[in-house]
Amino acid sequence: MAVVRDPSLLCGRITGKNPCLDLKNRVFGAPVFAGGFSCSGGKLKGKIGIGVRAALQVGVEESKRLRDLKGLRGVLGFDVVSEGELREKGFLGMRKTKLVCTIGPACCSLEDLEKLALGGMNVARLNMCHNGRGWHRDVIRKIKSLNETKGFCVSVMIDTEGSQIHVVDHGAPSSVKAEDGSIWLFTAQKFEGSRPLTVQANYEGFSEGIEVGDELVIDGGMAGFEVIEKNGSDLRCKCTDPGLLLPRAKFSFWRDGKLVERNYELPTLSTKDWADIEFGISEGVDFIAVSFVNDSGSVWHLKNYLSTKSSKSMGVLAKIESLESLHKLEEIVEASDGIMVARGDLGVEIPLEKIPVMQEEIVNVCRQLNKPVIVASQLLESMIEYPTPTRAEVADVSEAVRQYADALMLSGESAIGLYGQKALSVLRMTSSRMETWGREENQQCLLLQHQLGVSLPDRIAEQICNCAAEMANKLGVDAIFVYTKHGHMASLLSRNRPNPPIFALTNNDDTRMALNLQWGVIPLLVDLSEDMEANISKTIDLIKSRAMLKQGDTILVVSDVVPTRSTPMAFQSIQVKTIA
Ligand SMILES: Nc1ncnc2c1ncn2[C@@H]1O[C@H](COP(=O)(O)OP(=O)(O)O)[C@@H](O)[C@H]1O
Ligand SMILES: C=C(OP(=O)(O)O)C(=O)O
Ligand SMILES: [K+]
Ligand SMILES: [Mg+2]
Repeated sequence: MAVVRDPSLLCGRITGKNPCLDLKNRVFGAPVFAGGFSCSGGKLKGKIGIGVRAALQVGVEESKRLRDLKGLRGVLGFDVVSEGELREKGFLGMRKTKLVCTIGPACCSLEDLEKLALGGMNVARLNMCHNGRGWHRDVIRKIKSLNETKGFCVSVMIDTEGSQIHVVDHGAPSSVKAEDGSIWLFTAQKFEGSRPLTVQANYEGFSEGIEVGDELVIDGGMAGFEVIEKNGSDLRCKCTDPGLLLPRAKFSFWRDGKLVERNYELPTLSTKDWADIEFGISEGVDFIAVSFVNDSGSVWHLKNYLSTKSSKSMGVLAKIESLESLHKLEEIVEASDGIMVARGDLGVEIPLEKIPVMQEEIVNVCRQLNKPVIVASQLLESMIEYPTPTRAEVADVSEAVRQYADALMLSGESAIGLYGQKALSVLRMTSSRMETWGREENQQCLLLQHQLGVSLPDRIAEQICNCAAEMANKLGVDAIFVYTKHGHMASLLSRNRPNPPIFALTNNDDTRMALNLQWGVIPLLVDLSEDMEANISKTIDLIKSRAMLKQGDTILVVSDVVPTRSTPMAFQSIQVKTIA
Protein backbone atom coordinates (compact mmCIF):
# COMPACT_ATOMS: atom_id res chain seq x y z
CA MET A 1 0.00 0.00 0.00
CA ALA A 2 1.05 3.53 -0.65
CA VAL A 3 2.42 5.37 2.35
CA VAL A 4 0.34 8.40 3.17
CA ARG A 5 2.70 11.09 4.29
CA ASP A 6 0.15 13.68 5.30
CA PRO A 7 -3.02 12.07 6.61
CA SER A 8 -4.42 15.41 7.74
CA LEU A 9 -5.20 16.10 4.09
CA LEU A 10 -7.45 13.09 3.77
CA CYS A 11 -10.85 13.57 2.29
CA GLY A 12 -13.45 11.25 0.83
CA ARG A 13 -15.37 11.14 -2.39
CA ILE A 14 -18.46 9.17 -3.21
CA THR A 15 -19.58 8.66 -6.75
CA GLY A 16 -22.82 7.06 -7.89
CA LYS A 17 -25.59 5.68 -5.76
CA ASN A 18 -23.59 4.92 -2.71
CA PRO A 19 -25.29 4.06 0.51
CA CYS A 20 -22.19 4.57 2.56
CA LEU A 21 -22.62 8.23 3.38
CA ASP A 22 -21.99 7.45 6.99
CA LEU A 23 -18.37 6.99 5.99
CA LYS A 24 -18.38 10.62 6.99
CA ASN A 25 -16.72 11.15 10.36
CA ARG A 26 -16.82 7.49 11.31
CA VAL A 27 -14.02 6.41 9.06
CA PHE A 28 -11.70 9.31 8.76
CA GLY A 29 -13.46 12.27 10.25
CA ALA A 30 -13.07 14.32 7.08
CA PRO A 31 -15.67 15.79 4.71
CA VAL A 32 -17.41 13.42 2.31
CA PHE A 33 -18.59 14.70 -1.04
CA ALA A 34 -21.32 13.04 -3.06
CA GLY A 35 -20.42 13.07 -6.72
CA GLY A 36 -22.25 12.12 -9.90
CA PHE A 37 -22.81 8.75 -11.47
CA SER A 38 -20.30 8.03 -14.14
CA CYS A 39 -20.26 5.43 -16.83
CA SER A 40 -17.32 5.04 -19.13
CA GLY A 41 -17.81 4.59 -22.86
CA GLY A 42 -20.99 2.52 -22.59
CA LYS A 43 -18.89 -0.60 -22.00
CA LEU A 44 -19.82 -0.87 -18.41
CA LYS A 45 -23.48 -1.09 -17.66
CA GLY A 46 -23.34 0.18 -14.15
CA LYS A 47 -20.69 1.39 -11.86
CA ILE A 48 -20.81 2.23 -8.21
CA GLY A 49 -17.79 3.71 -6.56
CA ILE A 50 -16.49 4.68 -3.18
CA GLY A 51 -13.23 6.51 -3.17
CA VAL A 52 -10.78 7.70 -0.61
CA ARG A 53 -8.26 10.25 -1.72
CA ALA A 54 -5.11 11.05 0.14
CA ALA A 55 -2.47 13.58 -0.67
CA LEU A 56 0.82 11.88 -1.22
CA GLN A 57 4.25 12.52 -2.49
CA VAL A 58 5.06 11.45 -5.98
CA GLY A 59 6.38 7.90 -6.11
CA VAL A 60 8.91 6.52 -8.55
CA GLU A 61 7.36 4.57 -11.41
CA GLU A 62 9.11 1.41 -12.46
CA SER A 63 8.45 -0.23 -15.77
CA LYS A 64 11.30 -0.98 -18.07
CA ARG A 65 11.69 -4.46 -16.65
CA LEU A 66 7.97 -4.92 -17.00
CA ARG A 67 8.06 -4.08 -20.68
CA ASP A 68 10.69 -6.75 -21.18
CA LEU A 69 8.58 -9.26 -19.30
CA LYS A 70 5.48 -8.22 -21.17
CA GLY A 71 7.09 -9.14 -24.43
CA LEU A 72 7.69 -12.61 -23.08
CA ARG A 73 4.48 -13.23 -21.23
CA GLY A 74 1.89 -11.49 -23.33
CA VAL A 75 0.01 -8.36 -22.49
CA LEU A 76 -1.80 -9.91 -19.56
CA GLY A 77 0.43 -12.05 -17.39
CA PHE A 78 -2.27 -14.60 -16.67
CA ASP A 79 -0.68 -17.95 -15.91
CA VAL A 80 -1.87 -20.88 -17.98
CA VAL A 81 -3.03 -22.93 -15.00
CA SER A 82 -5.35 -20.26 -13.54
CA GLU A 83 -6.58 -19.42 -17.00
CA GLY A 84 -7.42 -23.07 -17.66
CA GLU A 85 -9.10 -23.38 -14.28
CA LEU A 86 -11.23 -20.31 -14.94
CA ARG A 87 -12.29 -21.60 -18.34
CA GLU A 88 -13.12 -25.00 -16.95
CA LYS A 89 -14.75 -24.13 -13.64
CA GLY A 90 -15.73 -20.48 -13.79
CA PHE A 91 -14.75 -17.79 -11.30
CA LEU A 92 -16.20 -19.45 -8.21
CA GLY A 93 -14.60 -22.78 -9.03
CA MET A 94 -11.09 -21.37 -8.93
CA ARG A 95 -8.98 -22.91 -6.17
CA LYS A 96 -8.18 -20.65 -3.25
CA THR A 97 -5.71 -22.71 -1.20
CA LYS A 98 -2.18 -22.54 -2.57
CA LEU A 99 0.02 -25.58 -3.05
CA VAL A 100 3.73 -25.94 -2.30
CA CYS A 101 5.74 -28.95 -3.51
CA THR A 102 9.14 -29.98 -2.20
CA ILE A 103 11.35 -30.85 -5.14
CA GLY A 104 13.58 -33.88 -4.77
CA PRO A 105 15.00 -36.70 -6.87
CA ALA A 106 11.53 -38.07 -7.68
CA CYS A 107 10.34 -34.91 -9.45
CA CYS A 108 13.32 -32.88 -10.64
CA SER A 109 13.25 -33.56 -14.38
CA LEU A 110 11.82 -30.87 -16.65
CA GLU A 111 8.91 -33.16 -17.52
CA ASP A 112 8.10 -33.89 -13.87
CA LEU A 113 8.33 -30.22 -12.92
CA GLU A 114 6.01 -29.33 -15.78
CA LYS A 115 3.51 -31.95 -14.60
CA LEU A 116 3.59 -30.51 -11.08
CA ALA A 117 3.12 -26.99 -12.47
CA LEU A 118 0.17 -28.19 -14.54
CA GLY A 119 -1.16 -29.95 -11.45
CA GLY A 120 -1.37 -26.64 -9.59
CA MET A 121 1.99 -26.24 -7.84
CA ASN A 122 2.16 -22.55 -6.89
CA VAL A 123 5.51 -22.68 -5.10
CA ALA A 124 8.44 -25.10 -5.51
CA ARG A 125 10.38 -25.65 -2.30
CA LEU A 126 14.02 -26.64 -2.24
CA ASN A 127 15.20 -28.06 1.05
CA MET A 128 18.86 -27.09 1.36
CA CYS A 129 19.41 -29.98 3.83
CA HIS A 130 19.64 -32.28 0.86
CA ASN A 131 21.75 -32.30 -2.27
CA GLY A 132 24.32 -29.76 -3.46
CA ARG A 133 23.88 -26.25 -4.79
CA GLY A 134 24.52 -27.43 -8.35
CA TRP A 135 21.50 -29.69 -8.12
CA HIS A 136 19.34 -26.91 -6.68
CA ARG A 137 20.55 -24.43 -9.32
CA ASP A 138 19.56 -26.83 -12.05
CA VAL A 139 16.03 -27.20 -10.59
CA ILE A 140 15.59 -23.44 -10.13
CA ARG A 141 16.62 -22.78 -13.73
CA LYS A 142 14.24 -25.44 -15.02
CA ILE A 143 11.35 -23.86 -13.12
CA LYS A 144 12.18 -20.38 -14.38
CA SER A 145 12.45 -21.63 -17.91
CA LEU A 146 9.05 -23.37 -17.63
CA ASN A 147 7.58 -20.08 -16.38
CA GLU A 148 9.04 -18.19 -19.30
CA THR A 149 8.36 -20.65 -22.07
CA LYS A 150 5.14 -22.33 -20.96
CA GLY A 151 3.39 -19.48 -19.15
CA PHE A 152 3.40 -20.91 -15.62
CA CYS A 153 3.75 -18.78 -12.55
CA VAL A 154 5.61 -20.99 -10.07
CA SER A 155 7.56 -19.23 -7.32
CA VAL A 156 10.75 -20.69 -5.88
CA MET A 157 11.43 -21.09 -2.17
CA ILE A 158 14.65 -22.23 -0.57
CA ASP A 159 14.46 -23.70 2.91
CA THR A 160 17.57 -23.41 5.09
CA GLU A 161 19.15 -26.39 6.80
CA GLY A 162 19.52 -24.58 10.13
CA SER A 163 21.46 -25.87 13.09
CA GLN A 164 19.74 -28.85 14.53
CA ILE A 165 20.96 -31.74 16.56
CA HIS A 166 20.44 -34.95 14.69
CA VAL A 167 21.84 -38.40 14.08
CA VAL A 168 24.67 -38.66 11.59
CA ASP A 169 25.23 -42.36 12.00
CA HIS A 170 23.20 -45.09 13.64
CA GLY A 171 24.94 -48.16 12.36
CA ALA A 172 22.96 -48.81 9.18
CA PRO A 173 22.46 -47.19 5.77
CA SER A 174 18.70 -46.70 6.24
CA SER A 175 16.55 -47.45 9.25
CA VAL A 176 17.67 -49.51 12.22
CA LYS A 177 15.51 -51.18 14.87
CA ALA A 178 15.83 -50.39 18.54
CA GLU A 179 14.69 -53.45 20.54
CA ASP A 180 13.06 -53.22 23.95
CA GLY A 181 15.68 -53.22 26.71
CA SER A 182 18.65 -52.92 24.35
CA ILE A 183 21.50 -50.72 25.53
CA TRP A 184 22.79 -47.99 23.18
CA LEU A 185 25.60 -45.48 23.25
CA PHE A 186 24.81 -41.94 22.10
CA THR A 187 28.00 -40.04 21.38
CA ALA A 188 29.31 -37.03 19.50
CA GLN A 189 32.70 -38.67 18.95
CA LYS A 190 33.44 -39.19 15.31
CA PHE A 191 34.37 -42.67 14.22
CA GLU A 192 34.92 -44.35 10.91
CA GLY A 193 32.46 -46.97 9.75
CA SER A 194 29.44 -48.04 11.72
CA ARG A 195 29.34 -49.57 15.15
CA PRO A 196 26.41 -51.64 16.35
CA LEU A 197 24.17 -50.09 18.99
CA THR A 198 25.98 -46.77 18.67
CA VAL A 199 24.43 -43.51 17.54
CA GLN A 200 26.60 -40.61 16.49
CA ALA A 201 25.21 -37.10 16.95
CA ASN A 202 26.31 -34.10 14.86
CA TYR A 203 27.00 -31.74 17.79
CA GLU A 204 29.23 -32.32 20.80
CA GLY A 205 26.93 -30.32 23.07
CA PHE A 206 23.98 -32.62 22.37
CA SER A 207 23.87 -33.93 25.94
CA GLU A 208 24.51 -30.67 27.79
CA GLY A 209 22.26 -30.36 30.84
CA ILE A 210 21.02 -33.93 30.48
CA GLU A 211 20.86 -36.11 33.59
CA VAL A 212 20.58 -39.80 34.33
CA GLY A 213 16.87 -40.68 34.40
CA ASP A 214 15.93 -38.29 31.57
CA GLU A 215 13.98 -39.68 28.65
CA LEU A 216 15.48 -39.50 25.15
CA VAL A 217 12.83 -39.45 22.43
CA ILE A 218 13.66 -40.04 18.78
CA ASP A 219 11.76 -38.07 16.10
CA GLY A 220 8.88 -37.23 18.41
CA GLY A 221 8.12 -40.87 19.19
CA MET A 222 9.80 -43.20 16.70
CA ALA A 223 11.66 -44.74 19.64
CA GLY A 224 12.34 -43.89 23.27
CA PHE A 225 15.25 -44.45 25.67
CA GLU A 226 16.10 -43.82 29.30
CA VAL A 227 19.47 -42.27 30.09
CA ILE A 228 21.16 -44.74 32.47
CA GLU A 229 24.69 -43.35 32.53
CA LYS A 230 26.47 -40.16 31.56
CA ASN A 231 30.17 -40.21 30.81
CA GLY A 232 31.54 -36.87 29.61
CA SER A 233 29.15 -36.01 26.82
CA ASP A 234 28.41 -39.67 26.03
CA LEU A 235 25.08 -41.09 27.09
CA ARG A 236 24.41 -44.75 27.72
CA CYS A 237 20.71 -45.38 27.21
CA LYS A 238 18.27 -48.24 27.57
CA CYS A 239 15.50 -48.61 25.01
CA THR A 240 12.16 -48.28 26.80
CA ASP A 241 9.96 -47.64 23.75
CA PRO A 242 11.11 -49.93 20.93
CA GLY A 243 10.98 -48.52 17.45
CA LEU A 244 12.98 -47.23 14.53
CA LEU A 245 15.96 -44.95 14.08
CA LEU A 246 15.98 -43.23 10.69
CA PRO A 247 18.87 -41.41 9.02
CA ARG A 248 19.06 -37.79 10.33
CA ALA A 249 16.71 -38.72 13.19
CA LYS A 250 16.21 -35.91 15.71
CA PHE A 251 16.58 -36.04 19.50
CA SER A 252 14.60 -34.50 22.26
CA PHE A 253 15.01 -34.97 26.00
CA TRP A 254 12.15 -35.02 28.50
CA ARG A 255 12.03 -34.79 32.28
CA ASP A 256 8.85 -35.14 34.35
CA GLY A 257 6.76 -35.07 31.17
CA LYS A 258 8.26 -31.76 29.97
CA LEU A 259 10.75 -31.00 27.25
CA VAL A 260 14.19 -30.21 28.67
CA GLU A 261 14.73 -26.80 27.08
CA ARG A 262 18.36 -26.06 26.51
CA ASN A 263 19.99 -22.99 25.15
CA TYR A 264 22.49 -24.32 22.65
CA GLU A 265 24.78 -21.73 21.23
CA LEU A 266 23.75 -22.71 17.75
CA PRO A 267 22.86 -19.86 15.40
CA THR A 268 19.51 -19.88 13.59
CA LEU A 269 21.47 -19.12 10.42
CA SER A 270 24.70 -21.09 10.21
CA THR A 271 27.64 -20.34 7.93
CA LYS A 272 26.25 -22.86 5.49
CA ASP A 273 22.82 -21.22 5.65
CA TRP A 274 24.34 -17.83 4.79
CA ALA A 275 26.12 -19.41 1.84
CA ASP A 276 22.81 -20.97 0.75
CA ILE A 277 21.14 -17.56 1.11
CA GLU A 278 23.83 -16.01 -1.14
CA PHE A 279 23.06 -18.76 -3.59
CA GLY A 280 19.34 -17.97 -3.34
CA ILE A 281 20.01 -14.29 -3.98
CA SER A 282 22.16 -15.04 -7.00
CA GLU A 283 19.50 -17.37 -8.41
CA GLY A 284 16.72 -14.85 -7.77
CA VAL A 285 14.51 -17.04 -5.59
CA ASP A 286 11.20 -15.62 -4.37
CA PHE A 287 11.13 -16.90 -0.78
CA ILE A 288 13.63 -17.93 1.86
CA ALA A 289 12.16 -20.15 4.58
CA VAL A 290 14.25 -20.02 7.73
CA SER A 291 14.38 -23.20 9.80
CA PHE A 292 14.31 -23.19 13.61
CA VAL A 293 13.53 -19.51 14.04
CA ASN A 294 13.43 -18.84 17.79
CA ASP A 295 12.75 -15.13 17.88
CA SER A 296 12.19 -12.20 15.55
CA GLY A 297 15.86 -11.14 15.63
CA SER A 298 17.07 -13.60 13.00
CA VAL A 299 14.16 -12.69 10.71
CA TRP A 300 14.88 -8.95 10.95
CA HIS A 301 18.57 -9.63 10.46
CA LEU A 302 17.95 -11.56 7.26
CA LYS A 303 15.41 -9.06 5.97
CA ASN A 304 17.83 -6.18 6.52
CA TYR A 305 20.58 -8.12 4.85
CA LEU A 306 18.41 -8.90 1.82
CA SER A 307 17.32 -5.29 1.48
CA THR A 308 20.94 -4.21 1.12
CA LYS A 309 22.13 -7.16 -0.95
CA SER A 310 19.38 -7.70 -3.44
CA SER A 311 17.35 -5.42 -5.66
CA LYS A 312 14.75 -8.17 -5.97
CA SER A 313 12.39 -8.33 -3.02
CA MET A 314 12.40 -11.79 -1.48
CA GLY A 315 9.95 -12.96 1.15
CA VAL A 316 11.38 -14.24 4.42
CA LEU A 317 9.26 -17.03 5.88
CA ALA A 318 9.78 -18.18 9.45
CA LYS A 319 9.32 -21.86 10.19
CA ILE A 320 7.58 -22.48 13.49
CA GLU A 321 9.17 -25.73 14.61
CA SER A 322 10.46 -25.23 18.12
CA LEU A 323 8.90 -24.75 21.53
CA GLU A 324 10.74 -21.45 21.83
CA SER A 325 9.20 -20.11 18.62
CA LEU A 326 5.74 -20.82 20.05
CA HIS A 327 6.55 -18.65 23.06
CA LYS A 328 7.38 -15.76 20.71
CA LEU A 329 4.87 -16.46 18.00
CA GLU A 330 3.43 -12.98 17.54
CA GLU A 331 6.74 -11.16 17.31
CA ILE A 332 7.98 -13.73 14.79
CA VAL A 333 4.82 -13.47 12.68
CA GLU A 334 5.03 -9.68 12.75
CA ALA A 335 8.65 -9.73 11.58
CA SER A 336 8.15 -12.28 8.80
CA ASP A 337 6.60 -12.17 5.35
CA GLY A 338 4.93 -15.50 6.04
CA ILE A 339 5.00 -18.53 8.27
CA MET A 340 5.36 -22.27 7.85
CA VAL A 341 3.77 -24.53 10.44
CA ALA A 342 6.61 -27.07 10.25
CA ARG A 343 4.81 -29.89 11.98
CA GLY A 344 7.65 -32.38 11.46
CA ASP A 345 10.12 -30.80 13.83
CA LEU A 346 7.44 -29.16 15.93
CA GLY A 347 6.34 -32.70 16.78
CA VAL A 348 9.82 -33.38 18.16
CA GLU A 349 9.51 -30.51 20.64
CA ILE A 350 5.88 -30.63 21.68
CA PRO A 351 3.66 -33.67 22.35
CA LEU A 352 2.01 -34.76 19.10
CA GLU A 353 -1.48 -34.35 20.51
CA LYS A 354 -0.82 -30.63 20.95
CA ILE A 355 -0.04 -30.07 17.29
CA PRO A 356 -3.62 -29.68 15.97
CA VAL A 357 -4.42 -26.93 18.48
CA MET A 358 -1.09 -25.17 17.90
CA GLN A 359 -1.64 -25.35 14.15
CA GLU A 360 -5.04 -23.71 14.48
CA GLU A 361 -3.61 -21.00 16.71
CA ILE A 362 -0.69 -20.26 14.38
CA VAL A 363 -3.02 -20.10 11.36
CA ASN A 364 -5.31 -17.69 13.21
CA VAL A 365 -2.49 -15.45 14.40
CA CYS A 366 -1.16 -15.29 10.85
CA ARG A 367 -4.53 -14.28 9.43
CA GLN A 368 -4.98 -11.67 12.11
CA LEU A 369 -1.55 -10.22 11.41
CA ASN A 370 -2.11 -10.62 7.67
CA LYS A 371 0.76 -12.96 6.89
CA PRO A 372 0.41 -15.99 4.64
CA VAL A 373 0.73 -19.34 6.39
CA ILE A 374 1.71 -22.74 5.03
CA VAL A 375 0.68 -25.95 6.80
CA ALA A 376 3.49 -28.44 6.22
CA SER A 377 4.64 -32.02 6.79
CA GLN A 378 3.07 -35.43 6.56
CA LEU A 379 -0.17 -34.20 4.98
CA LEU A 380 -0.26 -37.25 2.73
CA GLU A 381 2.73 -39.16 4.10
CA SER A 382 1.39 -42.60 3.17
CA MET A 383 1.36 -41.54 -0.50
CA ILE A 384 5.17 -41.68 -0.50
CA GLU A 385 4.55 -45.38 -0.99
CA TYR A 386 0.87 -45.84 -1.77
CA PRO A 387 -1.25 -44.50 -4.61
CA THR A 388 -4.10 -43.48 -2.34
CA PRO A 389 -4.12 -41.44 0.87
CA THR A 390 -5.51 -42.67 4.16
CA ARG A 391 -8.88 -41.29 5.19
CA ALA A 392 -7.17 -39.69 8.16
CA GLU A 393 -4.79 -37.82 5.84
CA VAL A 394 -7.68 -36.47 3.78
CA ALA A 395 -9.33 -35.35 7.01
CA ASP A 396 -6.11 -33.59 8.07
CA VAL A 397 -5.83 -31.75 4.73
CA SER A 398 -9.50 -30.77 4.96
CA GLU A 399 -8.99 -29.43 8.45
CA ALA A 400 -6.12 -27.18 7.33
CA VAL A 401 -8.35 -25.86 4.53
CA ARG A 402 -11.25 -25.38 6.93
CA GLN A 403 -8.90 -23.35 9.13
CA TYR A 404 -8.29 -21.14 6.07
CA ALA A 405 -4.54 -21.75 5.86
CA ASP A 406 -3.12 -19.97 2.81
CA ALA A 407 -1.16 -22.93 1.56
CA LEU A 408 -0.56 -26.66 1.96
CA MET A 409 2.81 -28.30 1.41
CA LEU A 410 4.02 -31.65 0.14
CA SER A 411 7.40 -32.86 1.45
CA GLY A 412 8.52 -36.42 0.86
CA GLU A 413 5.28 -37.08 -1.06
CA SER A 414 6.64 -35.08 -4.00
CA ALA A 415 10.41 -35.13 -3.26
CA ILE A 416 10.92 -38.87 -3.04
CA GLY A 417 7.42 -40.32 -3.37
CA LEU A 418 6.19 -42.72 -6.01
CA TYR A 419 2.97 -40.77 -6.55
CA GLY A 420 3.90 -37.09 -6.28
CA GLN A 421 1.55 -35.86 -9.00
CA LYS A 422 -1.28 -37.89 -7.59
CA ALA A 423 -0.59 -36.52 -4.11
CA LEU A 424 -0.79 -33.01 -5.56
CA SER A 425 -4.11 -33.82 -7.17
CA VAL A 426 -5.39 -35.13 -3.82
CA LEU A 427 -4.46 -31.78 -2.24
CA ARG A 428 -6.13 -29.95 -5.10
CA MET A 429 -9.36 -31.90 -4.99
CA THR A 430 -9.60 -32.03 -1.22
CA SER A 431 -9.05 -28.30 -0.89
CA SER A 432 -11.55 -27.46 -3.65
CA ARG A 433 -14.17 -29.62 -1.98
CA MET A 434 -13.61 -28.03 1.41
CA GLU A 435 -13.61 -24.52 -0.06
CA THR A 436 -16.98 -25.20 -1.70
CA TRP A 437 -18.35 -26.44 1.61
CA GLY A 438 -17.01 -23.34 3.36
CA ARG A 439 -18.77 -21.08 0.86
CA GLU A 440 -22.02 -23.00 1.03
CA GLU A 441 -21.98 -22.84 4.81
CA ASN A 442 -20.89 -19.20 4.82
CA GLN A 443 -17.97 -20.14 7.06
CA GLN A 444 -16.00 -16.97 6.40
CA CYS A 445 -18.66 -15.10 8.39
CA LEU A 446 -17.32 -16.80 11.51
CA LEU A 447 -13.87 -15.34 11.03
CA LEU A 448 -13.11 -12.68 13.58
CA GLN A 449 -11.17 -9.77 12.20
CA HIS A 450 -9.31 -7.66 14.69
CA GLN A 451 -8.21 -4.23 13.58
CA LEU A 452 -4.72 -4.51 12.26
CA GLY A 453 -3.72 -1.06 11.07
CA VAL A 454 -2.50 1.54 13.53
CA SER A 455 -1.85 4.54 11.31
CA LEU A 456 -4.80 6.16 9.59
CA PRO A 457 -3.73 5.18 6.05
CA ASP A 458 -3.32 1.57 7.14
CA ARG A 459 -6.74 1.63 8.77
CA ILE A 460 -8.27 3.09 5.63
CA ALA A 461 -6.73 0.38 3.45
CA GLU A 462 -7.91 -2.28 5.87
CA GLN A 463 -11.46 -0.93 6.03
CA ILE A 464 -11.67 -0.58 2.26
CA CYS A 465 -10.66 -4.22 1.91
CA ASN A 466 -12.93 -5.46 4.69
CA CYS A 467 -15.89 -3.63 3.17
CA ALA A 468 -14.99 -4.71 -0.34
CA ALA A 469 -14.87 -8.37 0.71
CA GLU A 470 -18.21 -8.08 2.49
CA MET A 471 -19.75 -6.34 -0.51
CA ALA A 472 -18.34 -8.95 -2.86
CA ASN A 473 -19.94 -11.73 -0.81
CA LYS A 474 -23.26 -10.01 -0.29
CA LEU A 475 -23.59 -8.88 -3.90
CA GLY A 476 -22.39 -12.25 -5.15
CA VAL A 477 -19.96 -10.68 -7.62
CA ASP A 478 -18.02 -12.99 -9.89
CA ALA A 479 -14.55 -11.68 -9.17
CA ILE A 480 -12.61 -9.05 -7.27
CA PHE A 481 -9.99 -7.07 -9.13
CA VAL A 482 -7.38 -5.26 -7.11
CA TYR A 483 -4.67 -2.99 -8.44
CA THR A 484 -1.71 -3.33 -6.18
CA LYS A 485 1.94 -2.39 -6.31
CA HIS A 486 3.36 -4.19 -3.33
CA GLY A 487 0.50 -6.61 -2.80
CA HIS A 488 -0.72 -5.07 0.43
CA MET A 489 -4.28 -4.39 -0.71
CA ALA A 490 -4.48 -7.85 -2.25
CA SER A 491 -3.40 -9.45 1.00
CA LEU A 492 -5.88 -7.39 3.01
CA LEU A 493 -8.65 -8.65 0.75
CA SER A 494 -7.37 -12.21 0.99
CA ARG A 495 -7.38 -11.90 4.79
CA ASN A 496 -11.19 -11.74 4.63
CA ARG A 497 -11.30 -15.00 2.67
CA PRO A 498 -14.02 -13.70 0.30
CA ASN A 499 -16.06 -16.01 -1.93
CA PRO A 500 -14.94 -14.70 -5.35
CA PRO A 501 -11.35 -15.02 -6.55
CA ILE A 502 -9.12 -11.97 -6.09
CA PHE A 503 -7.31 -11.00 -9.28
CA ALA A 504 -4.33 -8.96 -8.18
CA LEU A 505 -3.09 -6.77 -10.99
CA THR A 506 0.40 -5.54 -10.53
CA ASN A 507 3.21 -4.17 -12.64
CA ASN A 508 5.80 -5.54 -10.27
CA ASP A 509 7.02 -9.07 -10.95
CA ASP A 510 8.31 -9.55 -7.38
CA THR A 511 4.83 -8.72 -6.08
CA ARG A 512 3.32 -11.16 -8.52
CA MET A 513 5.57 -13.99 -7.36
CA ALA A 514 5.05 -13.16 -3.66
CA LEU A 515 1.26 -13.20 -4.02
CA ASN A 516 1.47 -16.82 -5.15
CA LEU A 517 1.34 -17.83 -1.51
CA GLN A 518 -1.81 -15.91 -0.61
CA TRP A 519 -5.18 -17.54 -0.25
CA GLY A 520 -7.55 -16.81 -3.13
CA VAL A 521 -5.24 -14.40 -4.94
CA ILE A 522 -4.52 -14.85 -8.63
CA PRO A 523 -1.66 -12.52 -9.45
CA LEU A 524 -1.57 -10.98 -12.92
CA LEU A 525 1.29 -8.97 -14.32
CA VAL A 526 0.09 -5.97 -16.30
CA ASP A 527 1.43 -2.70 -17.56
CA LEU A 528 -0.19 -0.03 -15.42
CA SER A 529 -0.50 3.54 -16.53
CA GLU A 530 -1.07 6.50 -14.26
CA ASP A 531 -4.72 6.61 -15.29
CA MET A 532 -6.54 4.11 -13.09
CA GLU A 533 -9.82 4.27 -15.01
CA ALA A 534 -7.87 3.48 -18.18
CA ASN A 535 -6.13 0.59 -16.39
CA ILE A 536 -9.44 -0.84 -15.29
CA SER A 537 -11.05 -0.57 -18.74
CA LYS A 538 -7.97 -2.00 -20.40
CA THR A 539 -7.79 -5.00 -18.05
CA ILE A 540 -11.46 -5.72 -18.49
CA ASP A 541 -11.15 -5.46 -22.28
CA LEU A 542 -8.17 -7.80 -22.26
CA ILE A 543 -9.91 -10.42 -20.15
CA LYS A 544 -13.06 -10.03 -22.22
CA SER A 545 -11.11 -10.43 -25.43
CA ARG A 546 -9.97 -13.82 -24.15
CA ALA A 547 -13.60 -14.70 -23.47
CA MET A 548 -13.04 -15.01 -19.76
CA LEU A 549 -15.40 -12.22 -18.80
CA LYS A 550 -18.79 -12.14 -20.44
CA GLN A 551 -21.81 -9.94 -20.56
CA GLY A 552 -23.59 -9.78 -17.25
CA ASP A 553 -20.56 -10.71 -15.15
CA THR A 554 -20.13 -8.42 -12.21
CA ILE A 555 -16.77 -7.52 -10.81
CA LEU A 556 -15.75 -5.51 -7.82
CA VAL A 557 -12.69 -3.37 -8.38
CA VAL A 558 -10.45 -2.14 -5.59
CA SER A 559 -7.71 0.23 -6.56
CA ASP A 560 -4.93 1.81 -4.67
CA VAL A 561 -3.30 4.42 -6.81
CA VAL A 562 0.23 5.43 -6.07
CA PRO A 563 0.61 9.15 -6.63
CA THR A 564 2.52 10.42 -9.61
CA ARG A 565 3.35 13.86 -10.93
CA SER A 566 0.19 14.01 -12.99
CA THR A 567 -2.02 12.48 -10.28
CA PRO A 568 -0.47 13.69 -7.06
CA MET A 569 -3.18 12.17 -4.89
CA ALA A 570 -3.31 8.61 -3.61
CA PHE A 571 -6.67 7.16 -4.42
CA GLN A 572 -8.22 4.09 -2.93
CA SER A 573 -11.60 3.08 -4.26
CA ILE A 574 -14.21 0.34 -4.51
CA GLN A 575 -16.25 0.13 -7.71
CA VAL A 576 -18.78 -2.45 -8.81
CA LYS A 577 -18.99 -2.98 -12.56
CA THR A 578 -21.32 -5.08 -14.62
CA ILE A 579 -19.93 -6.13 -17.95
CA ALA A 580 -22.05 -4.95 -20.87
N1 LIG B 1 16.82 -32.24 -2.75
C1 LIG B 1 16.63 -33.44 -2.25
N2 LIG B 1 17.42 -34.45 -2.59
C2 LIG B 1 17.25 -35.67 -2.08
N3 LIG B 1 16.27 -36.00 -1.23
C3 LIG B 1 15.43 -35.02 -0.86
C4 LIG B 1 15.57 -33.70 -1.34
N4 LIG B 1 14.61 -32.95 -0.77
C5 LIG B 1 13.91 -33.77 0.02
N5 LIG B 1 14.39 -35.02 -0.04
C6 LIG B 1 13.89 -36.21 0.63
O1 LIG B 1 12.52 -36.02 0.94
C7 LIG B 1 12.29 -36.21 2.32
C8 LIG B 1 11.24 -35.24 2.80
O2 LIG B 1 11.62 -33.93 2.53
P1 LIG B 1 11.68 -32.81 3.65
O3 LIG B 1 10.50 -32.92 4.54
O4 LIG B 1 11.91 -31.54 2.96
O5 LIG B 1 13.03 -33.14 4.43
P2 LIG B 1 13.36 -33.70 5.87
O6 LIG B 1 12.66 -35.00 6.03
O7 LIG B 1 14.84 -33.83 5.82
O8 LIG B 1 12.91 -32.66 6.85
C9 LIG B 1 13.66 -36.03 2.98
O9 LIG B 1 13.78 -36.77 4.15
C10 LIG B 1 14.59 -36.54 1.91
O10 LIG B 1 14.69 -37.93 2.01
C1 LIG C 1 8.93 -28.54 7.11
C2 LIG C 1 9.74 -28.91 8.08
O1 LIG C 1 11.08 -28.67 8.01
P1 LIG C 1 12.14 -29.65 7.31
O2 LIG C 1 11.42 -30.51 6.34
O3 LIG C 1 13.15 -28.76 6.68
O4 LIG C 1 12.71 -30.38 8.46
C3 LIG C 1 9.25 -29.60 9.28
O5 LIG C 1 10.02 -29.81 10.20
O6 LIG C 1 8.03 -29.89 9.32
K1 LIG D 1 15.14 -27.42 5.96
MG1 LIG E 1 11.95 -28.95 10.09
